Amino acid sequence: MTATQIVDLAIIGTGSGNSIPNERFDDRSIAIFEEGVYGGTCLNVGCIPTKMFVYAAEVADNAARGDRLGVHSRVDSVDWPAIVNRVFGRIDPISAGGREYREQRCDNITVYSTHVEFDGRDDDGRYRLVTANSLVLADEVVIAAGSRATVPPAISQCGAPYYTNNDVMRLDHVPDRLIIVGGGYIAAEFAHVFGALGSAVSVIARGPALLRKLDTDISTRFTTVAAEKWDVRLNTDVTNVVELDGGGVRVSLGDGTHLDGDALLVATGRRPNGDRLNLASIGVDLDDHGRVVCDPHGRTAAAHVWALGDVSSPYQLKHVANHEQRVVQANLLKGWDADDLVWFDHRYVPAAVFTHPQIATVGLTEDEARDMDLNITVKVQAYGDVAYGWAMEDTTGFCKVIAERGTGRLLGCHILGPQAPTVIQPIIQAMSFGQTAHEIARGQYWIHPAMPEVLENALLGLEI
Ligand SMILES: Cc1cc2nc3c(=O)[nH]c(=O)nc-3n(C[C@H](O)[C@H](O)[C@H](O)COP(=O)(O)OP(=O)(O)OC[C@H]3O[C@@H](n4cnc5c(N)ncnc54)[C@H](O)[C@@H]3O)c2cc1C
Ligand SMILES: NC(=O)c1ccc[n+]([C@@H]2O[C@H](COP(=O)([O-])OP(=O)(O)OC[C@H]3O[C@@H](n4cnc5c(N)ncnc54)[C@H](O)[C@@H]3O)[C@@H](O)[C@H]2O)c1
Repeated sequence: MTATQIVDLAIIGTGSGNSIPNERFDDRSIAIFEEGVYGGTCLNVGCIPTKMFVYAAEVADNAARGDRLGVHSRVDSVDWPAIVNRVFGRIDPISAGGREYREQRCDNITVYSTHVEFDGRDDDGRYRLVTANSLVLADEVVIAAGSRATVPPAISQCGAPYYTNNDVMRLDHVPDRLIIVGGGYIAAEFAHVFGALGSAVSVIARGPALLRKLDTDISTRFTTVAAEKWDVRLNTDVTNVVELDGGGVRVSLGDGTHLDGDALLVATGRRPNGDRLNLASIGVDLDDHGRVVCDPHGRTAAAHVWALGDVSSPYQLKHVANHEQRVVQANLLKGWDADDLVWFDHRYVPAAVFTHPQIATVGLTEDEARDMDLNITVKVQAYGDVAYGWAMEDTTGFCKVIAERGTGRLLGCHILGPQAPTVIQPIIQAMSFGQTAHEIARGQYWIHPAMPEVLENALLGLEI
């Protein structure tokens, strides 16, 4: 195959990878490869649409729970097609516009809307990138190919229908009974969405709790709250799925029971896409988790091949992919061998689960801190014991702060409750800039009676 194009830079994937070319790259010829929908996971099938559904679910949930405050409201009906249209009627044009911008208005960029793989290097050392009908030669490559949903063989091999995050948000109606397999982020968020919008939700988790990667107190509390509104099956696995006559599925479980549902959502983790790039042909390895191996500057073992985001990062989070994109972008401009390359900063990576109650986390869990033999002090502060949480009659929310005794160094913070992802931000900031628990507790005002007082009180409760 003769080369259809020779470029300075090739970018595989249009999630965070699409943000690399800006005016500083105008003098470079660039090829962008995208086999799926332009804009990647977050925009099209991840963070953004899910949070738009979550917001609708919050509105419905608040309406359904007004009685305890003396507001006798209820959800009359849920117009699911209108919700879907609102979400994708806003998102799809952004995706299309992003692609159109790169295709039509960036003279130095060519978009290849197709799968691409490496095919070694040519005699001049350029990387050979092959698609079904083109060969592109590139001096430099950024692998930003993301990850994809994994489906356990016990489900995929049954031939029964199932959904993933790719298609569950485009269902044509809210299923009366939704079965979700998995006990992680995606399961927790979609259980909230569909539960609040009318489905009877069952969650099947193979472990003894939901959201087990989080601090044990958060995971335990969340599992308790979840079990009060959803049918939560723990310590069990799916052994078989059959499609029922007349629609729906029967899911058989390892504990000998079965569940019937109108739809099945699989949310059992995501696998990096590096295994579909023929990376062996350029001498780049995948680690035991299937991630592309790269150094803290984003450099892989193949000179001038960089990696970022879900394909290589231990954090499958958009704010991390975006941060890594900015680092790789800066380093591309500096040059592969520059002595002032910038670094990925993975010191304090926060995360949030937009379920109900909301959850946010940063730093070490209490178990991790104890396993490290750190001399720690821990304070758990209930939302209901500070003014705004009390006003809301919150009974489940809490904030846990972990710090080092003696120094007051902040080690971790874990919050379950209303607006947790917003409430936690001062701790992320303090940890990132090296401020101690006492400094941030007493070195600033905390607006009274606002929700962040739960943090202030937790900090003041630490026995430094
Ligand atoms: C349901 C869901 C909800 C989420 N919610 C959040 C959230 O609230 N907050 C958060 O921080 N994170 C969230 N995430 C995670 C977040 O979406 C990802 O971490 C982020 O999008 C990864 O960005 P990326 O650029 O690395 O990869 P992606 O955005 O996945 O982009 C990679 C692109 O590469 C393309 N591609 C792959 N291989 C090839 C190939 N060989 N040839 C051509 N193209 C290829 C893919 O089609 C894809 O478009 C969520 C994820 C999911 C699934
Ligand atoms: N709010 C957010 O930031 C957000 C939201 C959604 C997704 N994400 C990202 O996407 C990633 C993927 O989400 P996820 O929920 O699919 O993964 P996850 O890692 O959060 O949870 C996967 C769940 O599936 C279970 N599981 C794995 N293999 C299984 C199997 N063979 N059979 C049964 N259960 C199995 C695990 O025990 C776990 O409970 C998350 O880790 C997160 O990084 C982030």
